[in-house]
Amino acid sequence: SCVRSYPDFPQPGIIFRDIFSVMQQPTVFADLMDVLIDYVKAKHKDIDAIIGLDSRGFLFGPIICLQLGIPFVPVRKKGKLPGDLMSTTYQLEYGSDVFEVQKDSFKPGDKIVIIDDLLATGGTMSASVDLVKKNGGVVEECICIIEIDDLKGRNKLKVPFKSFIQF
Ligand SMILES: O=P(O)(O)OC[C@H]1O[C@H](OP(=O)(O)OP(=O)(O)O)[C@H](O)[C@@H]1O
Ligand SMILES: Nc1ncnc2[nH]cnc12
Repeated sequence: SCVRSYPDFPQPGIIFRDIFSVMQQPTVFADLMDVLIDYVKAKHKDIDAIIGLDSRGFLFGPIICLQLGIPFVPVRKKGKLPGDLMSTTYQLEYGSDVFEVQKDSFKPGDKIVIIDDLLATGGTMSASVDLVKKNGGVVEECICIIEIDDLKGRNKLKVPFKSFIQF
């Protein structure tokens, strides 16, 4: 009930679930972060890094990383990251884009949790899993706060997936 919904945004037929509305309710935001941190601490005692997806995965990943004392690694949309990169193209509920990660941001064999605010078609998350694997990482789990159930995005993922709110 704390997630505000916007019908027909950014195009007709999409109900946009706005995670920023949660962050504007400080006690709800604090409760959400406690839930996320407790979950990752309990389930992933020896992960090497958390990867956050551009852009709303950047809101939550770093806070969890600080609590666990592990690195935060960004996966970014094309043209934003410097250095040697791996890249992949992905489909969205409303378009397509290219994601990139810095090759030296984690080591081959590193255990990774990927976080984003929301899973819709699963295109973004499954492309990120492929990108991490292509760069030698081992994806332990993908985590989203919100899951749009009827799009069945989780079926695209070949790794464990956890969501906390379903629409
Ligand atoms: O499961 P999918 O159908 O791939 O959609 C989910 C993705 O869409 C949204 O990001 P968006 O691409 O709108 O980018 P933003 O976070 O930069 O706004 C959301 O934050 C997820 O990353
Ligand atoms: N329905 C939705 N609400 C918010 N972000 C999204 N990204 C893809 N689909 C979305």
